Amino acid sequence: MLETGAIWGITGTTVTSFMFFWAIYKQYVPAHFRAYVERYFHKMIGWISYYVDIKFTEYTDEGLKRSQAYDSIRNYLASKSTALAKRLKANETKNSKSLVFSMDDHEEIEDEFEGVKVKWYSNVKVIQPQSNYGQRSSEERRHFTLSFHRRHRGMIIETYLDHVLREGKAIGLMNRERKLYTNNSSQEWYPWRSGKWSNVPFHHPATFETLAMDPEKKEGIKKDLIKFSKGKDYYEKVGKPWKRGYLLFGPPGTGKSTMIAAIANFLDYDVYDLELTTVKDNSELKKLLLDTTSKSIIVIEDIDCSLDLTGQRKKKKEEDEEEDGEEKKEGEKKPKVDDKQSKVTLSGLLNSIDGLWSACSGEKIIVFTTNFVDKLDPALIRRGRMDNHIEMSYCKFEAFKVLAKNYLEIETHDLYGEIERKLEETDMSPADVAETLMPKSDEEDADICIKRLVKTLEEEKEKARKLAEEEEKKKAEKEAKKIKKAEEAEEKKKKTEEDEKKENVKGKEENGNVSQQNGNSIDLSKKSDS
Ligand SMILES: Nc1ncnc2c1ncn2[C@@H]1O[C@H](COP(=O)(O)OP(=O)(O)OP(=O)(O)O)[C@@H](O)[C@H]1O
Ligand SMILES: [Mg+2]
Repeated sequence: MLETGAIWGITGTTVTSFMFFWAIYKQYVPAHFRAYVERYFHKMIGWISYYVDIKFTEYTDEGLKRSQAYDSIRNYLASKSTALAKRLKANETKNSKSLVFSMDDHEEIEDEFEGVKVKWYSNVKVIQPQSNYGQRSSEERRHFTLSFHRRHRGMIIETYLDHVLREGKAIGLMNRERKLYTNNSSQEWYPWRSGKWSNVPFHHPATFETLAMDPEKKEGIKKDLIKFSKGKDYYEKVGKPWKRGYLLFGPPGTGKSTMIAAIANFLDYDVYDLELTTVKDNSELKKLLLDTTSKSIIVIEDIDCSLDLTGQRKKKKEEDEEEDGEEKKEGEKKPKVDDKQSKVTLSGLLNSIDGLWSACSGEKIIVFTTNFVDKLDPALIRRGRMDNHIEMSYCKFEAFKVLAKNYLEIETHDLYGEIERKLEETDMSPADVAETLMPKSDEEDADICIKRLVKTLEEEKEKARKLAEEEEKKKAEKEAKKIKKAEEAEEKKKKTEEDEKKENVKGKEENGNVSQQNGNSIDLSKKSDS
């Protein structure tokens, strides 16, 4: 009988020989021939093996969309890995105080369900696509493989996988940290770099309670959101993709961005802040939107400035303005578009937000914000696309009361009556009111801040009066200039007409003289004949 040492000796020699031949095989056998050999090798294994393998890839739809099944399996396996896997990957969690462990690449763990043992393998494959310029840039593609005995095929497919996906989804929701995403330019889209979106934890403190606006309007929005988030079956019944569009419009500082944060906190959704100017074309836009998850808000801020999406109407308006010689209003943001950079078109955007592509994953809210709603193409904001149009207006008394409660913790004051009147007469944004109300030092109490607001409102009113006067003056000057120009044109026209008349008369007279001379010459000839 062989001793243990001898057995190790034989095994060691065998392994060394195997590794030697494997190295020779890899080095000298051409890649296409190796692929051929490996294909038949796997086929042969399939004939003799009692085990069934199922592969779950990280991306589905030819790499376009992240697989939800893969994410659920990863969550499920992470919960098992801490106790079972030999090699773990550690990730930081929400508060980065504790770590979450998951299965490392090329690791395996065993799971047991209703007395049946299965094995999970985590795999990663590095592929090297050839770029246009001959440079190689590698990508990592991950997948899990589930391996089990073929006699349990029915149970695994019907019951076990359902259990894994359900548990994984629940773990994902429990561990979920809400994120604020921003899109990367397409050069950074490889998974080993930053992917299509970069994210940071979303911790905006705004809520509907702290949002200053008309309470009735606020209640209406909250009800609409609740109905939407619970409306899966309803949307299915009426045959509409489960998404809703919000258009937030109003002057700067009236709380449009704050409202988005409040909606995200209210529904517990992620936020995708889509910067359209960095999106190269329509197809890139589709890919970006496909890579967003459900339970999210997709935001395009200042849509009127993002791209030239305002269509023919804008061009026409600009032409009209040029004709009038009108200057652009102060504060009006110019489109920050470089035509060479982004080729996203209006129809491309419409297609992405409510074409067939938009229905690929549900429970999404799309929000556009703008300061100038009249500048937008009606096609972009029609109901069905932007279902709810919300005007964020200057601060009125009801909104002021919310701000006073938030910033000064008071619900009433002797000057409230005066403030109410003044707010009706003055256009002041909630951002300006909030800034005026905020105590600037420990010595400042509510009384000082409220009085400061009254003073600021008076100053604003005076400023607005002066501005209106100036505008009136400018308008009158412009009108006078227009009238003068019209009079000059009329005078010029008259003068031209008179000149033309004179020319005609002169011409006729000259013609008359010529014919008289001709008549004379005939007479003379007659005379000479006679
Ligand atoms: N309605 C509001 N309720 C509470 N706070 C507000 C409100 N509006 C503005 N604020 C305050 O003013 C700041 C600026 O507001 P926000 O950025 O939401 O304005 P906006 O309408 O998005 O402006 P812009 O059009 O310039 O993007 C916020 O941080 C918030 O503190
Ligand atoms: Mg904003």
